[in-house]
Amino acid sequence: MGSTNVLVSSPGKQPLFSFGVVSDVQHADIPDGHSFIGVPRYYRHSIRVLQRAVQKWNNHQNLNFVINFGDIVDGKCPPDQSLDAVKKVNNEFQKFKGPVFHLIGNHCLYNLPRDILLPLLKIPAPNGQAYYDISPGPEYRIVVLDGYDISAIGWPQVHPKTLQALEFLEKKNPNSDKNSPAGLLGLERRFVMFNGAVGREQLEWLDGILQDSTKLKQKVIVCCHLPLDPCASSQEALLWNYDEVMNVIHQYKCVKACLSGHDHKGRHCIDSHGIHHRSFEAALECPPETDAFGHIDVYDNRLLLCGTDRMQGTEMYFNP
Ligand SMILES: Nc1ccn([C@@H]2O[C@H](COP(=O)(O)O)[C@@H](O)[C@H]2O)c(=O)n1
Ligand SMILES: O=P(O)(O)OC[C@H](O)CO
Repeated sequence: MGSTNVLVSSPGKQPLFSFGVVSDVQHADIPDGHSFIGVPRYYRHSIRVLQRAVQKWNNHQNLNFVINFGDIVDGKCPPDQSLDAVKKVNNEFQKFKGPVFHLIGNHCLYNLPRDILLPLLKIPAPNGQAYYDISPGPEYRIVVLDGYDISAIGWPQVHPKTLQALEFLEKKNPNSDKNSPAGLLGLERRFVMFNGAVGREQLEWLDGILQDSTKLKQKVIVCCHLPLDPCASSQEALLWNYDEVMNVIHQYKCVKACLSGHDHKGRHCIDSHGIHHRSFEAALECPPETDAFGHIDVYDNRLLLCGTDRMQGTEMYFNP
């Protein structure tokens, strides 16, 4: 426990800024279990992973902020405990001595509707939408996408976005259980209810941000709970319209990396436009006394993910 996986150090060179990362804590006060495909899940222990993460981030002393990649509480949390569970996990995040930025995931939305969840996590959310950008300095911008913008979970049952998502799923997934990808082939397996899409308005907002960043010569890191490229994700975990989002991103040269959660396994790849995709290892899948969290040192020509224990270190070089 606690070993740091750093690949290459740059003696003497200070990062422009650094931030902590953790994903898929999916805490619940319930016995250990497993995913649908049998991967063990440690619901009680996962909050210990977060506690050790916060301790290590605080000891580091040079982390500017933390990004939580979503799913703080598991969908199996008993409904009458949801609010307290979210507050309990959020309380652990608040022990970090700096700002914490949250992304929402499907499991957050199984527990609480957006109108309760977003204010609790202090997500800047006009009209309940959870996309925003962070400016950590003049050279970089971090874009947080809301992958459940169009989704059958989290919005009120009769909300136009719920209806749009249900209609979409009805067309794309013939199974009566819309969480099941059974019979869907290849990348079509992403058309399940535990995923979602980035809506039209958000796509236009993203395009505007990337235009602006290009003008300002800023490099951009895109964060989304759902992975944006099949090379860093199982086919079942991808954003429904990852291709539309990447089409927008690929029109610009400013995006250097896309970071995500949801897939749980931990993967890294570089796409055809030289953009790094890194999906993070889940805290939930850490057997007792093991960890999965890290921090990213940001330089003008690379991101260096220093992972702890099960989170692999990753060096992401790019053309500045
Ligand atoms: N290959 C799969 C994966 C999932 N499902 C359905 O989704 C639900 C949630 O899955 P978890 O892995 O998060 O437990 C699960 O209960 C299934 O309904 C599936 O059908 N096939
Ligand atoms: O975190 P879950 O339970 O939504 O699982 C997501 C899986 O990685 C999708 O295959």
